[in-house]
Amino acid sequence: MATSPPPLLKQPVKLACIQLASGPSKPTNLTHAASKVREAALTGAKIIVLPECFNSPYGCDYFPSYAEPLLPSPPPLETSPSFHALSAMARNNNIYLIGGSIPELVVSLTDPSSKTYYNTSLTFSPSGELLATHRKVHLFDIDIPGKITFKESDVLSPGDKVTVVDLPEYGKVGIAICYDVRFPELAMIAARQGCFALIYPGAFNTTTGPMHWRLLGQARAVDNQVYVALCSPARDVGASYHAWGHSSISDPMAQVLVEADENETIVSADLDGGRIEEARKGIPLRDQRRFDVYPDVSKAKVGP
Ligand SMILES: NC(=O)CC(=O)C(=O)O
Repeated sequence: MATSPPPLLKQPVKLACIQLASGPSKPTNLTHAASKVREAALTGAKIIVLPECFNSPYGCDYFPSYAEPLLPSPPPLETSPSFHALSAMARNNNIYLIGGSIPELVVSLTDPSSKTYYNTSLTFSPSGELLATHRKVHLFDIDIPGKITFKESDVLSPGDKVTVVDLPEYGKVGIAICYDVRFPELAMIAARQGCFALIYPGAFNTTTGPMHWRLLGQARAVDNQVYVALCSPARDVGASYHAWGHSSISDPMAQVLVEADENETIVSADLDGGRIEEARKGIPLRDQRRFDVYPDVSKAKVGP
């Protein structure tokens, strides 16, 4: 007798995105993030997401001065307060924490004057253990004349892997950062490893946000028939970069279940594996792919 595959999401779970208002003080940002994570956890959320660069302003001028080493693992408290703060937030609230992203510093062992920076997301288990790191794979280098020019690659180096994390009580999630959402291959490869959700801490802006942010969340959801969560910082009009906000959660049929405005808030939704199966049964893309006509990108060799 044919057995059906195990559900991608083993039990319903509430996922919350914290659209955090951050400022220039890292200690204040960490304390504030901890209080918002507590607030989200008290509503019953078991998977909580923080935004991209939640511990600093977003911008190339800020990455080096806010960066922390994450190696050796675990790094010392004195050099890596964000790592320890995130671990404590997860442990104190008994939740899975997708810790947005922070600027990461790697110092060369052979030449201590050689420094590399990444935009890195850390995921912690309910016991505060580090489960995964994702370094932003696609750096945000754009130039829209008269609107926005940004070149992360002036300062940052790119990551080199697809990140899928197993949250044992629930199933797998794919994690990527902001500009990564524009690259469907990355999402597809993660999704085909059996994820129930793709999670993107991200900081779109007031030019690209209204054009593409919601659309891309829905696009990755409809492509892959999974939940998609986008978690932005709140907008700070006093900062040099104006984040779009509008954190959202889309379902496997690409319906936007919840969406913020630009202000600080928490958006959450109850995720249910039945919705994924229903979407895939009604529109059976999985069984209709034509790998005789085009290659299965998820089978390509990835990584260095
Ligand atoms: N900030 C980003 O990484 C991406 C972004 O704002 C965009 O793609 O637009």
